[in-house]
Amino acid sequence: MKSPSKLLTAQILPALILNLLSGVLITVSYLLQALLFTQLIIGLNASTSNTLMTLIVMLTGNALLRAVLMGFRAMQTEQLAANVRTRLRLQLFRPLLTPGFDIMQHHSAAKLQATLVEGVEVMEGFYSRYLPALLLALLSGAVTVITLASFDLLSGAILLLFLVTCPVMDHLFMRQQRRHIVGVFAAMQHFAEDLMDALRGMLTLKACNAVPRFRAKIADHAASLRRESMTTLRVTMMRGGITRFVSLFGTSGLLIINAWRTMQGTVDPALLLMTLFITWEAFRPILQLETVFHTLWAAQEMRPAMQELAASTATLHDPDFPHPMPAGNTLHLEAITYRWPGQHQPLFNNLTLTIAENRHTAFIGPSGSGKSTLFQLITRFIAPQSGAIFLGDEPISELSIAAFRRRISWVSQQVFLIDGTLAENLRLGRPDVTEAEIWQALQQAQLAEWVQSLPQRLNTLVGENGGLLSGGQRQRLAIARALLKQSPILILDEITSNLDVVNEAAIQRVISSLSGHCTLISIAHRLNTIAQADHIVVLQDGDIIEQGSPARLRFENGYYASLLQSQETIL
Ligand SMILES: Nc1ncnc2c1ncn2[C@@H]1O[C@H](COP(=O)(O)OP(=O)(O)OP(=O)(O)O)[C@@H](O)[C@H]1O
Repeated sequence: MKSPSKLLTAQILPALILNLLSGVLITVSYLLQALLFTQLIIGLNASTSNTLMTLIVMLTGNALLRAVLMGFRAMQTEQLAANVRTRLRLQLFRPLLTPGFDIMQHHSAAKLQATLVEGVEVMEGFYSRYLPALLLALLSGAVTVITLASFDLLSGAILLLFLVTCPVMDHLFMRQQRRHIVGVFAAMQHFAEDLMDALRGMLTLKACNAVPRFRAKIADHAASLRRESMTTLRVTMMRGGITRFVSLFGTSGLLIINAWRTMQGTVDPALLLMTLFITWEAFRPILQLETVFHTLWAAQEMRPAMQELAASTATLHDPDFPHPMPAGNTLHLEAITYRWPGQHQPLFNNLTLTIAENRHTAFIGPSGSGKSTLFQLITRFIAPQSGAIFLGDEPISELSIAAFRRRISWVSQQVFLIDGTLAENLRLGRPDVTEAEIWQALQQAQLAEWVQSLPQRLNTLVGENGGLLSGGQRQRLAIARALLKQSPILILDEITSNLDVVNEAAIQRVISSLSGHCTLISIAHRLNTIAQADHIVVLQDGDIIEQGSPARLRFENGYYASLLQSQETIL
């Protein structure tokens, strides 16, 4: 398989060649201008006015043509940049968007954001500005040296010597300085990560009185970023200075040599003029390259994170030939073994369990007993190391991941809401739902009366992640959204644990109304929400230690009975 950067280079190669070609034509136009100027100045006294006029017309035409070429190249560079951006984003987002890919297992949110936003910007600069500028500097330099050498071999050789001195001096300087400038990107990342953490957790930081400590930490990172940036700026400016010095020294050195040779009468005065006009042209692309050199450093720093992300693959894959979706909605786990990466012992060892269709199955158990892991297995975010999970009579590993997930709706304790209106949030799972269906779902979720009372009704904005709603409203909105998806299996993951008694009672009514209409699977720490469940499964350290109807378990003297008793005592 080709590496992402090779793939990208191959994809943009035609545009890159066109960009380079227009750059070389601009150089050729400058060289032609130098020749025409030389002819014009030499011929000022000797040539006829017709010849002079022809030269002036040619000079003007050449300048106009160059202006068109420059305009075209500027436009084409922008197109190349847009092309690079689009292709890079496609490469980076493709693994993220596959159903079997769990990105958060691999990347922190801040690093991911830096890679996707700054990384793409940096690579765009590298491919659309630095790479063409580097190739152009090489090609233009060669064309200019060859042109001058065709008039005078010695002048061509001296120019080549100065041109080669530029990268050699640069390399020697950077060997000394490189270690001073590697810290800027790491400093930028630390600063961004801390800032993002602080913004996300501002309320918690305030509540814990931790703002001054966090502010000091961010200030430290900001100071280190400023130090690193200043060092990088100093090195960059010194680099620029060295390149400029070599180019000026080269231009004036060659001029002095050829002026001396002209005075000695060993070369034609026209060569002196040619040297004057052409030599600077050889250094022009090198000086242009200098202005975009920082993108090379940035790209070198960013490349590992981008390659890691682009090369990430889904942890779960669709089967090559997915089986048709089965009719039934019973879930059966057969001899499941699952061990989390990095853990020595499997959490589940030979776990067998049936979740009956159109029944309410509730999971309880102490913290860390494996309830959430079990849900991740059922929803195919992770896969067991051995054993199989069946939907009806089909192993879910033989079904298309997307088709299987359409069968399931999931409401979790941490509801995710987009920063839009109530209607936009409700339509997330099925954009084509009618308004009548929305109101019906709101009715079922015990939310219709509240939405009716709002001035903007369904067009009410919910704020960033539902910040303008109460916890109970957010939770019921998520239930209404799940109901609109009309999936036959509904998973409720500790949805009442943060709610007050009134909201919990409202959600209990919602759950009761769903009973018998879908396969309902819930996790709960408080027993009120699952009192009406058809079947209760008690997990402990990954094992099922009890299961049965609530009526039976309450007399079994086990975990459920003791939990029931302790919660009744508290009430
Ligand atoms: N992503 C993960 N990587 C490694 N280990 C994990 C991961 N998620 C959970 N575990 C481990 O698996 C075990 C079961 O965790 P799980 O979250 O499934 O329990 P739980 O019963 O849902 O707990 P709680 O009621 O506190 O939410 C724990 O020991 C936990 O440390």
